[in-house]
Amino acid sequence: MLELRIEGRSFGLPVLGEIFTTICQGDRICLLGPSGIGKTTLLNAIAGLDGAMPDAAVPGRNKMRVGYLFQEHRLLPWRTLRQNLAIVGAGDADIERLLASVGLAGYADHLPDQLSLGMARRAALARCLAIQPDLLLLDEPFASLDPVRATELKQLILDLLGRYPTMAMICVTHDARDATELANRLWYLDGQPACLQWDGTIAAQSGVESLVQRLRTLDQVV
Ligand SMILES: Nc1ncnc2c1ncn2[C@@H]1O[C@H](COP(=O)(O)OP(=O)(O)OP(=O)(O)O)[C@@H](O)[C@H]1O
Repeated sequence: MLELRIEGRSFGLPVLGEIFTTICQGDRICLLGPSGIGKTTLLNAIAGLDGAMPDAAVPGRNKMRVGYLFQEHRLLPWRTLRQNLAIVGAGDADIERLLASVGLAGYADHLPDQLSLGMARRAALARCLAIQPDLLLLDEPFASLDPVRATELKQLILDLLGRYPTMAMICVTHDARDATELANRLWYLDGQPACLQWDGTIAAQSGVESLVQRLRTLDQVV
């Protein structure tokens, strides 16, 4: 679906090196790596936020639709949830359906500030889904949630992935267990500048946690 070719990114100092890989329909990728290594920078590059969006082979289109759940919800705070979803093109019936699908039935006329962090994140997820994305980017979706809410959100994401089987997902996380629960593929980003030190299917790995531990102890895998 997407031949990803990123030649590098720098902010004065190089952050990302060359990243060449392929993202296919239905791929569920967990992206792990040390703090500050460039995971968000990579998501931004994939989403085209820092320049041209990568070309993609999606049936009927030459650009992918990308839904991006940022670390902050980034809903417009002066707009209700209904208005936040309408801005990205959702009709009335879709808005009710999308909010219900993330457990927010009845909240369409609430403002983002009237929601808890977890609810606002789910509303932002509904906004991502409103554009019927080919690729869903999730940047640390469980950060700052208590364990119960994090588990609920993980289950919700699993349900959504089941409902949209062709949608690909890249989820940034610091927890290798998320990879075993959510993903069928693991990217491990490390090095200076950072590259994908590991890009492999999870089914082929017996112990993702031990693999990630091993990767964390390596300065650089050649
Ligand atoms: N807009 C920017 N301007 C300058 N430097 C930036 C910018 N965005 C990111 N950086 C730098 O690039 C590096 C990678 O940042 P990035 O947020 O992508 O890392 P990360 O792996 O997502 O970190 P974390 O796991 O802590 O969220 C950091 O050193 C950061 O300070």
